[in-house]
Amino acid sequence: MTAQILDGKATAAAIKSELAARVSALTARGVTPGLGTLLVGDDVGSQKYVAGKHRDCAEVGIASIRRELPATATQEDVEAVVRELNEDPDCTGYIVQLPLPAGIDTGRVLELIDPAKDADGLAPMSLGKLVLNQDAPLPCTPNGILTLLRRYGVETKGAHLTVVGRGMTVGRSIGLLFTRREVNATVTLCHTGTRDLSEQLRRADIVVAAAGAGHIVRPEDVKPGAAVLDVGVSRDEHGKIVGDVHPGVAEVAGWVAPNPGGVGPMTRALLLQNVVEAAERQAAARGAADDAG
Ligand SMILES: Nc1nc(=O)c2c([nH]1)NC[C@@H]1CN(c3ccc(C(=O)N[C@@H](CCC(=O)O)C(=O)O)cc3)C=[N+]21
Repeated sequence: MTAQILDGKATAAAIKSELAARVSALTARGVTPGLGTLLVGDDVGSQKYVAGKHRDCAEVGIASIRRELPATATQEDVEAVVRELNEDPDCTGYIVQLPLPAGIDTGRVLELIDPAKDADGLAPMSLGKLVLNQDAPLPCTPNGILTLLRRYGVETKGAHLTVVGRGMTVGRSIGLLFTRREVNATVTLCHTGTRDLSEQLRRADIVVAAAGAGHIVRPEDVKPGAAVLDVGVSRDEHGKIVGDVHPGVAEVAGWVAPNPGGVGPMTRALLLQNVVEAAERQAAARGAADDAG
């Protein structure tokens, strides 16, 4: 048996064309959504990710606002740009590319982001509202994973989801999303302190591998027919990029989201969705204010 591919690239393209129509509607009302990015330092990988986000923006008609600071930037320098993006009316949503250089207090930076402009869904107010089950921008990677599964009709209700990795962008929050009533999965979060990872993987109908540990999910640990999504990026001893999922898993699983071409493009598409939704809310608020005035 060979797994069916959860094609994130194709699914993201479909989402982007749906978003392009919403952007046109907004533009017709005189509101152009604008995505801001703040990139600090000269990490080549981060530069590439940010460039990809702006390419996506161009495709759907979202304006790009790019801010860059050198690796030597101080906490005050970073916070000044965040304040500027909070004030900028052309910027309807923005992200601070992570990780920030050592010495910058990431928590303090994320706290400064105007919750109405949080495109990543990673600011404290957004994550807090996710806990409270209130409406707020959702974290892009967990939401991208859920959206991908839904578009392929992979059942989440009653499914057992095992997540590997407790990082801030995926593992910490994905269980909150997947245990919402309308999703209704049962979630196990594994990490380096997990005693028997194989046991936790074998029970899973859905595996999300986001540990950044090459090939940590092996074929012998996967339930036949399970959906396995590879979110990990690490490098082997030759400097080659490897995912968290061993290629042999495709012979056992029912579904696999490859890496690249799986969750990554979905993360970017859901980021754009957050920007468009923020612009729609801002346009509605403005319309209401105009009607009142
Ligand atoms: N504030 C913040 N928000 C983020 O969302 C964020 C971040 N910081 N820091 C880094 C990680 C990483 N990340 C990726 C998103 C898409 C791909 C992606 O689209 N990858 C393509 C390949 C891209 C290529 O080949 O260049 C794929 O998987 O097919 C990868 C990585 C977002 N991150």
